[in-house]
Amino acid sequence: MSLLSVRNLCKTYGALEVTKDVSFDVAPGELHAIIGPNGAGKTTLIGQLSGQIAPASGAVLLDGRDVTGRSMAERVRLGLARSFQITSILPRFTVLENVAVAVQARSGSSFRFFAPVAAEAALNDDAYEVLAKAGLNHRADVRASALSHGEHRQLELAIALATQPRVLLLDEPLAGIGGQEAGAFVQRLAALKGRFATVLIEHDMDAVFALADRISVLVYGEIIATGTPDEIRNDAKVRAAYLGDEEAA
Ligand SMILES: Nc1ncnc2c1ncn2[C@@H]1O[C@H](COP(=O)(O)OP(=O)(O)OP(=O)(O)O)[C@@H](O)[C@H]1O
Repeated sequence: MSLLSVRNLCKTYGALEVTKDVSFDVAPGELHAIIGPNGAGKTTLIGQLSGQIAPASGAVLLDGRDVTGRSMAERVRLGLARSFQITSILPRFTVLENVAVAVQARSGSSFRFFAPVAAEAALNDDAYEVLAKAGLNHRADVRASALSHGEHRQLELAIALATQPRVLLLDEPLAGIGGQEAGAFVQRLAALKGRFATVLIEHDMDAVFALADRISVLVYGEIIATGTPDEIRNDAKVRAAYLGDEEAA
């Protein structure tokens, strides 16, 4: 059974149909990429999955449960977390403190059963564990404002991981990261693959084809194909509408 089911999502802005009857499924542990030209509707689609944008019609099911009417915060609590473009990092706080805040938010009041010092130690242990997964544990005591752009992205990933997602929505994680930092980030995502399901929007096609189990291609708000990277690479419709141009470029 699929963990995330997207059913016939439609969204219009005036006369513009930004998502038209979009449906796809994501299995547990699957990394499902959504690709498409600029303005295809990818960001609007992920906004509908995260709860930031209400669809005109259609449904989002998480593990069979209809979450279409749920707020962003409720979806995060149910395990549907979005990273990037919305994360508010506290620049004067250290990297560890930023993650500890997210760990505490996830755990609700569970740490209040500890004495204050033990509670802080338990929080920090969890935060260190998350930072290690995001490859940022060596920067734990640095203020967030002192991080490089790539490290900032790693911290956003760590904050999303701290919510213990079952489905992680990644919106252009590589945007603005170059060269070596981008390569390291792709390796980090590859290492995390399988621990949760992921919906990835990304313009870097090398990263998408290296990471994705399946890819859906969105063109003018419609999914024109869904398949494995090989199927998508060899799909005549996809090449004509999109990939041919990208590769030629
Ligand atoms: N709030 C809005 N009001 C009106 N039109 C909007 C709004 N948000 C997005 N659009 C339009 O909807 C279309 C899809 O935008 P969206 O940002 O979802 O595409 P995208 O595939 O993410 O593009 P990109 O790859 O450039 O980020 C575009 O034509 C955009 O101008």
